[in-house]
Amino acid sequence: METLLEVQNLVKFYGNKTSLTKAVNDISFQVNKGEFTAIMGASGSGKTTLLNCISTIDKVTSGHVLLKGQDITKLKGNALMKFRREQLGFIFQDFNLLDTLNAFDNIALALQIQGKKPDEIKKKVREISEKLNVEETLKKYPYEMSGGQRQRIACARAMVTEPSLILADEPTGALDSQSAGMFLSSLQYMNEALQATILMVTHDAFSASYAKRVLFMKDGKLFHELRKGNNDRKEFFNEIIHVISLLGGDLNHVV
Ligand SMILES: Nc1ncnc2c1ncn2[C@@H]1O[C@H](COP(=O)(O)OP(=O)(O)OP(=O)(O)O)[C@@H](O)[C@H]1O
Repeated sequence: METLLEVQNLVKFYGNKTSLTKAVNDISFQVNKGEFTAIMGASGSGKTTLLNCISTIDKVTSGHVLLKGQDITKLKGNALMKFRREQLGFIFQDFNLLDTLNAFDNIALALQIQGKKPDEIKKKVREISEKLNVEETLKKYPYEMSGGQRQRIACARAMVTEPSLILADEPTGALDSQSAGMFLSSLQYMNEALQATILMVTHDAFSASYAKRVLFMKDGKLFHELRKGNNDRKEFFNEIIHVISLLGGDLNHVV
C-alpha cells in the first residue's frame, strides 16, 4: 500500500503563555492511497484543527505533514495556492456553493481556475456528474436544490480536479438522515469505485461507519483506532458506539 499522507508529531497550540489551548497535542498517523478515514471525537477534541493543519488552512506550531513525501507545512505563496488547487478537494458542512452560479458552473469553477480549456471542462464535469448521478441537477442554482443535491454537487466539485486527498469537515451536519445516507453512499462510491482518498471529520457514528477506518481523538491526542476489516457497516457502527462509550459517551448526535 502506498502512503499518501504522513502526519508526524503534529502540534497546534492556540493562545499565549497565560492562556494556552493545546488543540492538537503531538499526533502522528499515516493514510494510504485509496483509504477512507474518519476522525471522531467530542466537541473541542481538536478534530477541525487537525483537518485545518492538514489542509494548510492553519499553520502548525510544530511537526510535519507530508503529502506524497512533500512537507506541506513549508509551502508558501504561489506554491501553497497551487498545492491546494491541485492536490486537495474540500467538502464543507454548509456546502460552500456559489449562489450566483448553477451546478455546472460551480463544478467547473475549479477547472477554470486551473486554466483548463472549455471542451475539457465540459467533458470532465459531464463525467463526474454521471458518476455521482447529478446530471439532472446541473442547470439548477443552489437555491433550487435540495440539501442532499447541494451536497452531491459539492462532492462533484471536490472530485472534478481529481485531487490526491479529499477533506470533509462534518459533511452531513446540515442534512436529514435520508439525505445524509445518500451523500455518504456517494462518498463510499467515490472511495471504492473512483479510488478517492478521503479524510472526514465527524462526531456522528452513523457517518463514521461508512469509512474503512476511524481515528478517535480526545483532548488533542489520538486515543484509539478502529478498522472495518471484513465487518459490515452495522457491525462497524456497533464497534464505533462501543469505543464512544469508553470515551465517556460524550459525543453528540450519536444515532
Ligand atoms: N482560532 C482559535 N483560537 C483559539 N482557540 C481555538 C481556535 N480554534 C479552536 N480553538 C480551540 O481548540 C480546541 C479544539 O477545537 P476544534 O475546533 O479543533 O475542536 P473540534 O473537535 O473540531 O470541535 P467541534 O466538534 O465542536 O467542531 C478547542 O478548545 C477550541 O476552543
